[in-house]
Amino acid sequence: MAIPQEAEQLTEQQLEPADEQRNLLTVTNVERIFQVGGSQLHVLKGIRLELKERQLVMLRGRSGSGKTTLLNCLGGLDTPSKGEIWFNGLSFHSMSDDERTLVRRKDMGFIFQAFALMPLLSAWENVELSLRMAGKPRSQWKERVAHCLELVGLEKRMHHRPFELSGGEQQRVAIAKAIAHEPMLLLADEPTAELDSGMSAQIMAVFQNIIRTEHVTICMTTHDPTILEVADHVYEMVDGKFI
Ligand SMILES: Nc1ncnc2c1ncn2[C@@H]1O[C@H](COP(=O)(O)OP(=O)(O)OP(=O)(O)O)[C@@H](O)[C@H]1O
Repeated sequence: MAIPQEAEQLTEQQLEPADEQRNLLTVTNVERIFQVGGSQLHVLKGIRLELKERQLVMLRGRSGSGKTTLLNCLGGLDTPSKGEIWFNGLSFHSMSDDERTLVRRKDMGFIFQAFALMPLLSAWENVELSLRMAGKPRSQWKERVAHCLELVGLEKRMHHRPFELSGGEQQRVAIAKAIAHEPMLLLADEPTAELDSGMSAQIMAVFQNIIRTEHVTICMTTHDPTILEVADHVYEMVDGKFI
């Protein structure tokens, strides 16, 4: 697997300091209230967050603190009850469902805990399916699929099906699938939850690699304290707020 050299990272950071990176996503005063039976459950309580281009940002917090609810709002899978979400200069919070779906399909990629791969398709076919769904021209598929599988270090396992791959390898296929259509933002819900520490470290190295080479921004939730050090920023969530 291609793991970025520290020296190369340094050069890149020196050329483009973090404070010159554009804001890709800005969240202000977001609240999410669910109606449960006759009462209201206040899950997000005034969230403010910024994601700059090419950052790796982590949301950390106990189970039930609201991380997945926030990630769903960032990705337009859910809508805030109050507050604003600006994505790439667009007021994501005030779009119609159809408009949000279009933005999501084109500019966002998702990775979930359970790898969400099609079990009967090979790694290659799983990634190709993502390009087909995104409406990318067929003429681009071959090159892009090979490129994405190489990026995640799976060039030797392209024709294996999920059950023939380890958990870490399956998660790398899921990453290749999520970035195939060249999204600006990758949202990942506990992407290392099912993996041991060695495999988790490999996934974080893949994330750093794709930020550098594909210029994607990654926002992920985690419980795992051992991977926090690779984040550009960590938001700590307690009971629906950042502390
Ligand atoms: N659609 C919903 N309707 C009602 N309550 C919900 C809904 N979605 C989430 N909740 C509640 O919101 C709270 C926060 O859930 P959420 O899944 O965001 O937490 P989390 O921090 O991601 O937890 P975990 O780490 O266990 O995934 C929980 O109490 C949950 O039951």
